[in-house]
Amino acid sequence: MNSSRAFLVWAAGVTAYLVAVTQRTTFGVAGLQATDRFDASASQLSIFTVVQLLVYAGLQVPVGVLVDRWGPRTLIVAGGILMILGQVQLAFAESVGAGIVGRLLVGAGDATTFISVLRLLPAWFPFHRIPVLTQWTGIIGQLGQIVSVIPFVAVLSTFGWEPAFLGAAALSVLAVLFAVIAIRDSPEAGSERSVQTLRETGASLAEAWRQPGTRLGLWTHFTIQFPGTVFVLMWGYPYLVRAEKLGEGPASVLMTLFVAVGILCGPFLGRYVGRHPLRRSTMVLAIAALIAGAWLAVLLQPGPAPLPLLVLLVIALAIGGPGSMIAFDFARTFNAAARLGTATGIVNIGGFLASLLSMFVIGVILDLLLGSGFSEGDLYALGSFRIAMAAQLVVLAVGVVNVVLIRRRVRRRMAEQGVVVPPVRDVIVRERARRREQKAARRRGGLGS
Ligand SMILES: N[C@@H](Cc1c[nH]cn1)C(=O)NCC(=O)O
Repeated sequence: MNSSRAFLVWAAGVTAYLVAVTQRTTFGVAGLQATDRFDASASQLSIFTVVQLLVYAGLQVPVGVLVDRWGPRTLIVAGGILMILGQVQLAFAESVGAGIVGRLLVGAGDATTFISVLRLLPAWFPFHRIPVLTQWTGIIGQLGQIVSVIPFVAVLSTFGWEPAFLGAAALSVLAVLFAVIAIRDSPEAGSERSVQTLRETGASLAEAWRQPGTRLGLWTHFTIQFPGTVFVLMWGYPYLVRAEKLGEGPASVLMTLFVAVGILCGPFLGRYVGRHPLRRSTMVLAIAALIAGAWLAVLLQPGPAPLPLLVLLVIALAIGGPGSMIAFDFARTFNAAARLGTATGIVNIGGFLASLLSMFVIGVILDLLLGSGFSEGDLYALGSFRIAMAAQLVVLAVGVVNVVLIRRRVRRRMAEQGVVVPPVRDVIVRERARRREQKAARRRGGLGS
């Protein structure tokens, strides 16, 4: 395998993903201008994001199946074209309906990109490199948010709506060209693509779903991806500014900290997964416990939470982003290459489903508390936000219970195949013995020289 060729393919894939994340997040930062342009209420504007995420989540399985049939290159290019059409549509849209059609196209294009890029990795890289490269794919992709927040916002506020969204569409044109030129599905073209009838496709989908490792991935993604997504995409900023009274500057610093922690933790988690493949779900449960603990510590404060606790909360939520990439490692290692796209699509539904559910439930609780008079006329009162945010703990608990149950089934199946997961205590004893042995060998080497 030619490694510079492999890195070029990956670079084109990651560029496509970074640009997809930019397209995904452009509307979120254009809220004020969108209110003027479409003369829309806050709830009408939230429909734009909900429709986009629903289309994204709803297309994961069909897109996963198509990635296995047609290969990642075709899907990345098709997704890029859909996003170009969507952003051009939004650039010229003057009604809520026309704008929503634009976001729908963007959601559909975005849906094809991430799973296609992950599908490229096992085709081009040796097994031991994939966990870390999976993490880097996630990390670099998230930088697309920064493109939305800085250059896109600058163009939007200087030149206006149409140039900003047309400029965003132009980025996808470049990403599509790069993909067409650089991406090949595998070094031996077509080797892992499955040419299936519809019946075989259904069978392959059922097979991916029946594999408990796929469902372990789905529940992993469900459990630890959503708390960070809900915080960053919707409720975090109003919670920090309006309920915790943090001020816009410090709230923005915490949002930046969120991105930085995700970047710093990704490679560490990638190495951990590579070294301890039998302990991936233990890390998932540890991250879920950290998120639950941080939220409990913040929500149980009698008044506004002290800044260090909010920093701890943001760090815990941020670790959930790279942590959720472990889910795709489950999909990859428990499924044959020919149905990897399908399995990845199933897994990727988890986090987005939990995010949509939680975003909606938090909004409904805030509205109900306002309507009941509990919030005393302030939709974002601290007491109300506390109750609404606590609903996430229920979603988290549902996820954790499912991870624990499916993990049991996975381990039983592995034991039938002769792979027994040793107790953590035994692993620690063995690891200590290995370190002692290494130290002694170094000392012997030192004395000999
Ligand atoms: N877990 C995220 C990606 C991520 C990596 N680091 C922080 N977030 C994920 O599921 N991504 C899917 C997508 O389409 O973006």
